[in-house]
Amino acid sequence: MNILILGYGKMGKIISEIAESRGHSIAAKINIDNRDELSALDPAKIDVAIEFSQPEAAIENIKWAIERGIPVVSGTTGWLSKKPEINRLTLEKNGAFFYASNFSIGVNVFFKVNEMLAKLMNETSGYQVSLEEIHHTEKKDAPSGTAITLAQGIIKNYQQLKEWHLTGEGKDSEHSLPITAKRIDPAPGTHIIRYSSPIDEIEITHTAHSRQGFALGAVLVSEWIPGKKGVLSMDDFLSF
Ligand SMILES: NC(=O)C1=CN([C@@H]2O[C@H](COP(=O)(O)OP(=O)(O)OC[C@H]3O[C@@H](n4cnc5c(N)ncnc54)[C@H](OP(=O)(O)O)[C@@H]3O)[C@@H](O)[C@H]2O)C=CC1
Ligand SMILES: O=C(O)C1=N[C@H](C(=O)O)C[C@H](O)C1
Repeated sequence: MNILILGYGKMGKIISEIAESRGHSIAAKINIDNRDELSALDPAKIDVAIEFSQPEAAIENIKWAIERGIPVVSGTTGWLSKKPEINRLTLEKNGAFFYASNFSIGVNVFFKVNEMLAKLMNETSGYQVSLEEIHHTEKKDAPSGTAITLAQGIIKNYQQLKEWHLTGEGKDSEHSLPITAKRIDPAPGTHIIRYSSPIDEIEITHTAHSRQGFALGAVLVSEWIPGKKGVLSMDDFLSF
């Protein structure tokens, strides 16, 4: 496959290495300072664009590719309030757009475990639930996209909770799930869900040891997407 890399930072670099090691070629590696290279590309020769940039850049990058008929696999977090616009454009252009807040297969197993635990805890009482995420200090958004997905999984299954809030933002209420975001180098991404009572504590944790799992997941999805249409997610890709 011929892959366009939109956002050649920490993730873009590892994704390119993995893609090349699996026999793919890279059409271009685009960052903010070489975006003019896009105009020299022939969209018909690009099989997929992999987009890991930053919250303010994602929407422009994704639109550029969808408007040219290129399937997009995006992992950029922190821009999701604008995703409905991209969903509409994808359907209007009969294109393919795949988004995941986390491409690691392990995290996607963890998402399912989180939902199962929330369902079980919904049947009991006396526990306070909280979420903590730890990432490196270069991360631009808080809470992480993964923490938001986890929070949505809890809220959907745990009746007492109706929304989430970042701790320190003054929204404490028994109906709001507190998320603490810590920035500590070099953490690639740790997510902890805690149910605490005066008697005991139940805690589940996913710790990424590197960015390999995120990057490999994005390449695997990119190998799967050619020929697919519509707005896609990990639920379409995974068999569990
Ligand atoms: N879904 C998932 O599994 C994962 C998602 N992420 C998310 O992916 C995103 C990128 O993460 P990471 O690689 O660590 O971040 P980096 O900051 O290392 O890389 C982002 C890159 O995007 C470039 N960029 C900025 N503006 C544009 C633009 N307009 N067009 C193209 N490129 C641009 C930056 O260039 P410059 O440096 O020149 O500004 C930089 O090289 C983040 O939102 C992060 O949260 C990260 C890991 C896993
Ligand atoms: O910025 C990061 O590094 C990461 N971002 C994603 C997120 O916001 O959830 C995924 C992973 O946790 C690493």
